[in-house]
Amino acid sequence: MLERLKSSLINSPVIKRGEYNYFIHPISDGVPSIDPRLVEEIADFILTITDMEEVDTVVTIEAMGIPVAIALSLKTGVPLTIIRKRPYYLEGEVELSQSTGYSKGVLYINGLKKGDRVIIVDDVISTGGTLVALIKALKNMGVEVVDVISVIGRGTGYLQIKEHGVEPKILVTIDVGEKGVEIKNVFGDK
Ligand SMILES: O=P(O)(O)OC[C@H]1O[C@H](OP(=O)(O)OP(=O)(O)O)[C@H](O)[C@@H]1O
Ligand SMILES: Nc1nc2[nH]cnc2c(=O)[nH]1
Repeated sequence: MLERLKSSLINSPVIKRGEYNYFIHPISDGVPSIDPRLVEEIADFILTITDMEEVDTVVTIEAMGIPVAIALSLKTGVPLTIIRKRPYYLEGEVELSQSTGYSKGVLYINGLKKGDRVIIVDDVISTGGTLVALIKALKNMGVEVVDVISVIGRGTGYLQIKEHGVEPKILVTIDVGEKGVEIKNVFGDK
């Protein structure tokens, strides 16, 4: 299960971003290049763990949630909304602050309204800062978050998300040290 994802993670280089050990992987960085069979493996797996008939929109965050979210949208016909890092000044645009282990910024939600049922798909949960801020903003808007799915999880940030009433589904959980990436858990194992 998820063999391409696991083997590609084990082979990920790790660099320093300040004090943060940052792994580099096709799904979370788009480099060196994205094998479509890897994206398909991930999308097919996600479709076995969530019910897309329940949702109106797939929500993802610029930039690296987009490849997997597009694959899910193509496979199901469910439209996609991308949370952007720049404003569009459209009516109803909602702004939120994002904070990760190595960056801070502002995100902008467009195209969602009260009563919408969504799944959130992202490439990585690390500190959980991004997803917690997004889930809070969506709840304030009256948008129902049916599922939160992250391809990769590292650290304990996912616990913060649980505190907001949503149990994130993380496909592969990893540890990242200076020397490399180690697989800790695969969704559904144990
Ligand atoms: O759990 P957190 O600590 O919040 O980190 C996770 C976030 O970090 C990455 O986004 P990033 O802002 O680096 O943008 P990118 O997708 O453009 O690489 C990733 O796509 C998540 O959205
Ligand atoms: N590529 C990549 N994306 C991240 N998002 C949060 N942490 C990381 C990381 O270590 N690597």
